Amino acid sequence: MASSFRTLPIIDFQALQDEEQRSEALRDLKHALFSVGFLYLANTGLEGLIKETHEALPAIFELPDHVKEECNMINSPSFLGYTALGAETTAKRTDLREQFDFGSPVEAIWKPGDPMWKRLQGPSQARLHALLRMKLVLMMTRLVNRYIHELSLLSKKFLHCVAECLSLPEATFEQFLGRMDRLKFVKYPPAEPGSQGVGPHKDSSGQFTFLSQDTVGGLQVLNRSGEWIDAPPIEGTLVVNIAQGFEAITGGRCPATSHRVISPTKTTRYSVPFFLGVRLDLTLDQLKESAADIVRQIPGSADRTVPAAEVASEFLSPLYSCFGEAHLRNRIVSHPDVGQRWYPDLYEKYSQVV
Ligand SMILES: O=C(O)CCC(=O)C(=O)O
Ligand SMILES: [Fe+2]
Repeated sequence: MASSFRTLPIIDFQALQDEEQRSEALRDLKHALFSVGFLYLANTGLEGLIKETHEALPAIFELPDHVKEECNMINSPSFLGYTALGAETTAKRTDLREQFDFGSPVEAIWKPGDPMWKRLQGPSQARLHALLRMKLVLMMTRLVNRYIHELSLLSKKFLHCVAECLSLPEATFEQFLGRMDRLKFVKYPPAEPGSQGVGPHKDSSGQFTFLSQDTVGGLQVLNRSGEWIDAPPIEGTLVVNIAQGFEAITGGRCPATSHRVISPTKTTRYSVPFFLGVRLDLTLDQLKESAADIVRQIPGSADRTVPAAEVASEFLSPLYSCFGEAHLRNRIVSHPDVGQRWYPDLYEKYSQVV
C-alpha cells in the first residue's frame, strides 16, 4: 500500500450531529473506516462517566484475592467474571493483565439440547455484583450498568453515522446487533520493558469496540505497512475500532485492525473496553448475502471489493455454522481454563487446530 497511517484520526461526535459540520466529519469518518480501522471519538458527552469509572477502578482491583476468586470466570459458561493475571492467552502467549468481564443485563437462553454457542449469552455473575456492592457501596454496580447502558446508546448512534458516511440507510447495521454487549475492566501491572500486556489481536466479539484508556499509554495499532503505531491517550476521548464482526458485515471493505498493549514499566495502567455485540445466531449464508448487498451499495467500492470468501476473518469460515459458534471458539482459545471446564469436547477440538 502506497501510504499508511502514522496517527489515528480524531472524530468529533458532536460535529457528526451538527448540520454545518457533519458533511466534513462524515467524510473523515469514512476515511477512518476504510483506511485505518481505528479512531479517537471526542466530545461524546460521556466524559464525566468515564472519569468516574476510572476513579473507581483501583479499589475494585484491590479487592482481596480470595474475594476476586469467588467470582472467577471459571464459574461462568458465558465467559463473564474475574480473570487473574496470567490466565489469558493471546497469539499463543500469556497476557499480563487482570480483568473483570461484564455483560448487558440479560437472561441465559441455553437449554439442554441447544447448540453450545447459546451459552455465550447469560447474566454477569451475581456474586460479583453483590461483592462490588458490599465493598464499594452500591455505586459500583450502578456504575457498571450505567456504563453499559450509556455506551450502548452511544454506539448505536455511532452506527447510524457509520451507515450514513457509507451512504447507506441509517438503520443498515441494526439488523446485526446482538442482545448482549460486553464490558471489561482491565488492569495492566508494571512489568519488564516490552512485556505483553495483551498480544496482537483483532477484536472478535462484535461490530465495534469503544475503549477508554487512562493516561499511561501502551496501546499500539498495526498500520498497513506492518509498523506498530502508538495510540497515546487523549483525554476525554474513546478509542473506537472496527471489530471482526463489522469487517465481515462489510465484506472486508472496512477491515478490523490488529492492535496490542505493551505493559507499562512503572505505573499500573487501567482501561475499559466496551464491545458492541453481534447477533449470535447470524449464519454465514445470511452474512454473505447481506455483506454482498451492503458492499454493492457503498459508492466507489465496486472496484475495491474483496469477495467475502477472501476476507481473512474467522467469522467467514465455513468451519462455523454461525457467528456465535465462531465467537465461542475464540473465547475458548483465549480463556482455556474456562473452555476446559464448560466445553471439554470443543476445547479438545479447538486446541488441536493450530
Ligand atoms: O487495554 C487496551 O488498551 C486494549 C484492550 C484490548 O485490545 C482488548 O481487550 O481487546
Ligand atoms: Fe482489542
